Amino acid sequence: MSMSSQPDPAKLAASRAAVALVRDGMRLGLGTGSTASIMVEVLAERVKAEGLALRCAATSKATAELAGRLGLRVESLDEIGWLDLTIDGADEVDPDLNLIKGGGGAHLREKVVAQASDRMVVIADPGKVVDRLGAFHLPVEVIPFGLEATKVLVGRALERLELSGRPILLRQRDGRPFVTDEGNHILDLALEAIPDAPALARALSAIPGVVEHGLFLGICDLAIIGRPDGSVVELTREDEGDALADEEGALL
Ligand SMILES: O=C[C@H](O)[C@H](O)[C@H](O)COP(=O)(O)O
Repeated sequence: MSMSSQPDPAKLAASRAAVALVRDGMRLGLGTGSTASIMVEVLAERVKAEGLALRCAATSKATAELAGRLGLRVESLDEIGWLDLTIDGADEVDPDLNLIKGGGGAHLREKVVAQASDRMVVIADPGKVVDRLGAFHLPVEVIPFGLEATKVLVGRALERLELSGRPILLRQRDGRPFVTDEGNHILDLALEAIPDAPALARALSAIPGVVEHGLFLGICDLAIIGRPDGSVVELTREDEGDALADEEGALL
């Protein structure tokens, strides 16, 4: 494999298994992050080796740049219209394949792309698999206008859900507020655990300054968890509970 640095073997295993799902002629959504970047490299190699004709929509400027540089045909989501398959990473995956995403600040475009796909496949290493979402800070993309008021409203929403006092952190990069591809900021919610993810998702979506939160509920169809030895475990929503029980010792 001609990657610049040695890729994480678990992420590479998950990437290879996901890229094996790609068929000639597919319209693909490409995720963002370190795992998705490995997947893009694996995909580009397969496209080159097999001469596949694919149309790809990227979930971030960074992924568009990488995919284009590797020779993949990248178009806007509007040009392609609808996607057959999106492959993306995640920050947390729970037993119902609900996710936290947005550690890289790309969850808004990622959610738009995933929802515009017939199928969303998540690729991850075993460290991303959790019993319950929330240890990873939940990213919430907010518009710059009225940021302080939005923070107050987010705090009130957390209070109503008995999550009061949890830190609400404005994400920083190089000493300034982080700016997303859509020109917004990110609030990271240090929740520790999320007792009722659908209620939290509804409450956050009801705040006008919130553009999108990083909870992906009922969106992911398949999670491919790579292991450091190069093997993978595939988890689907229907059988995920059993698969986790069977594999628990080896997976976590
Ligand atoms: O905003 C970033 C995305 O949601 C990523 O897919 C997620 O943070 C996982 O990234 P990584 O594969 O680097 O852990």
